[in-house]
Parts: sequence; C-alpha cells; structure tokens
Amino acid sequence: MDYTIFAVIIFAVALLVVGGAFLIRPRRTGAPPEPPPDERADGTAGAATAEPEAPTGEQEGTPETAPVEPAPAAPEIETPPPSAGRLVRLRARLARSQNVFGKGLLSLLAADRLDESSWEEIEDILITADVGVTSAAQIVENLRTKVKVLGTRTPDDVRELLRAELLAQIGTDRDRTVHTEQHAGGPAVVLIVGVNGTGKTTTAGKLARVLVGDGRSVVLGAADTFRAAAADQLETWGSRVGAPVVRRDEGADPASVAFEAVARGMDDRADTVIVDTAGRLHTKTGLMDELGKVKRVVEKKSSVDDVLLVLDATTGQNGLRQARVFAEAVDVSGIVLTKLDGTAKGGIVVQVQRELGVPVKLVGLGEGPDDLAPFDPEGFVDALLENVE
Ligand SMILES: Nc1nc2c(ncn2[C@@H]2O[C@H](COP(=O)(O)OP(=O)(O)OP(=O)(O)O)[C@@H](O)[C@H]2O)c(=O)[nH]1
Repeated sequence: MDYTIFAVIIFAVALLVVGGAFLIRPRRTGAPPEPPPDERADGTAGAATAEPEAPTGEQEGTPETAPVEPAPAAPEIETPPPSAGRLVRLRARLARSQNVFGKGLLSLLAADRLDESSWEEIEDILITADVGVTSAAQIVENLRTKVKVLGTRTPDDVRELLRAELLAQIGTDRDRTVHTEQHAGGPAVVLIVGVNGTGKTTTAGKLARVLVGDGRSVVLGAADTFRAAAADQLETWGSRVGAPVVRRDEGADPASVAFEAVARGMDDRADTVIVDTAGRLHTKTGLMDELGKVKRVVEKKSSVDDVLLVLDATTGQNGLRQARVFAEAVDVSGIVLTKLDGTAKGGIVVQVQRELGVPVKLVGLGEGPDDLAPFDPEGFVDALLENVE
C-alpha cells in the first residue's frame, strides 16, 4: 500500500515536470512572444512592448525553428484593430514629425508681403521636405498665382490655399486600395518588395494584422529565403494573429516558397496571401530575374493583385534610387512609405508618386504592430498643417 502511494506521488511529480517543460519550451525556441497582457483591443498598446522582437542571433542559430511545413499557430490569437480610423489614430504622430515642414510654409505664406526671397524660402522648405525640385517649383508657381488673385490673406485663407495645393500634388482621385479581396474562388496575392531594412518584413506582418483586423483570413509566404531570421520574424507576426506562414529552409528557391504559399492560401480558402520577398540589391539583372521569377511562378496559380514597394521615408534620394531599380524590375502597383514618424520629409509622398507614377497606399508611422495605416491624402495634409499657428 505504502509503495502504491509512493508510486502515485512519483508519477504526479513527473507529470508536473514534463508539463512545465512543455510550457516553458516554446519561449526558448523563438516561438512568438505571448501578447502583452495590457494590449488593448483598439491597438493603442505601447509600441515598445507590443512589437514582435527583431530576430536575434539566438533565433537564427536555432535549427528547430526552420520546419519545412507551415508553422502551427500559437494558441492565443490577438484581434488587431480594423483599418478604418488608423490614420486618425496616428495623426498626432504625423503632425509631430511633419510640424517643421507645415509650420515653416504657413508662417512664410502668412507674411504681409511676399517678396522674391520669401518665395525662394518656400521653395527651399519644399525641397528640404523631399517634395522634389520639379514639384516644388510647380507648387510655388501655383501659390504665387493664387496669392496674387487673392490679394490680402487671412491665416485661414493661407491654410486653405496650401492645403488645396498639396492635395492637388498628392492627388485625391487615385485608387489607393490594396487589392486583397478573393477572386474566382482564389485568394488575392500581394507581393511585398523592397530593400532589406526598409521595413519590408515588418510591413508584411503589419498588413496581415490590418487584414485580420478587417475580418479577413491571411496566409503569409516567407519568400525572403536568404535570411532565416526574416522567416522567423514573419512567423512571429503570423502566429500572433493566427495566420499560417509558409517557409522553407534558408537558401531555398523564393519562387517555390511563393508558389506554395499561394497553394496553401487556395487550400485554406484564405482571402489574401502576402508574400515577403528578398530585397538584396545585388545587381539589377539579378533582382529582375529573382522578382520576375517569383511573379511568373505565382501567376501559374493565381494573378498577382498588388506589388507593394516598401520605401524608408528617411532615406531620401537614396530611397528613390532604390525605388527606380525595383520599378524597372517588377510592375510596382503601390508604395508603402515606412518610418514617416521619424522624418520631417513627408514631401517624399509627392516625389515618389511623381517619379514612379504609382500611388502611396500605406504609411508606416511607428514600430508598434498596428502602426501601419491606409494612406489618405486629406488626413495626411491636415496632419501636416495641424496645430500650426
Ligand atoms: N519608426 C518606425 N520604424 C519602423 C517602421 N516600419 C518598420 N520599422 C522598423 O524598421 C526596422 C526594419 O524593419 P524590417 O521589417 O526588419 O525590415 P526589412 O526590410 O524586412 O529588412 P529585413 O528584415 O532585413 O529583410 C525594424 O526595427 C522595424 O521595427 C515605421 O513605420 N516606423
């Protein structure tokens, strides 16, 4: 009898130890971090705690985190906020970063007399904000004409003049929808392209959150197979919102991963497949071959509905050079401008659209998981001119 009780106690202790090991194990093997307990449903949780951790060397070296099959979703799934109203929520951040730009222009325009040097200064401010030389000259010319017609100006008149001119340059009638709706029974396919470090993988993850927040189902494809860490990062994003991630071993053919992701999206009857691609700017030919192949192979299964080019707004002319190379390599259909919270160079919206003839569709305004918003010209310009005397 005593032996039986002893055996039962041993068995119970063994159960506890094994159970504990299971509970602790996923964290050590680089599985997605549990959502912070204080994350609010409206997505306003502190950015620092809510952002999935950047891949670390420890994760890169963990062989268990590179399965061939799509990773299982973590049990605790978050509900991100929907896309509507995101720019409004992030407006203060935009207003803060672009304040110098808006304030400088408004105060110059409000002066009683606008002489030649004032107009030059206005043009300089526009160029410094990365509006681009051609657009800056055009804006100044249009404003000069309107100011002449208007005669005297109240601060409200000036604000309205500038608002209208900036909106005209950005364009209010372009289609800025990211095409994520199912078609012909299959999922929409969105390719994310851009140089590494611009926020490409982060954007793929944030976009998945936007879509899940809008009630869609998403499959993520980790076709940046040159860095295992990029796939790990994507897996973390996917697991937090229950989006399966299709990945392969480092060095695998990106096109085949993209193909498998679309196949998985079809099997799952998902709404959207988001494919993160590699962005090494080795040679233009190499890039063209690689991205061209990904697109061609995906198109054997489904049409590609959007090719989003991710650009870091803080990189100015360098970013634009990269954009040109990508636009030559693949048919870019939309631009995602990231890190607009960290630069006063919001004028890049005007320049990049003018250069590439492609609309800005999404903007990144922070490192938080829900700091990606659909781009809305009115909201953007209003934030630029907000709280400025
Ligand atoms: N402040 C700010 N940081 C951002 C934004 N978007 C991305 N980032 C940060 O930019 C860094 C690079 O992002 P990644 O997504 O790793 O960049 P990537 O282009 O995928 O590069 P690889 O992962 O190297 O392929 C990360 O620390 C992001 O948190 C943004 O809108 N604002």
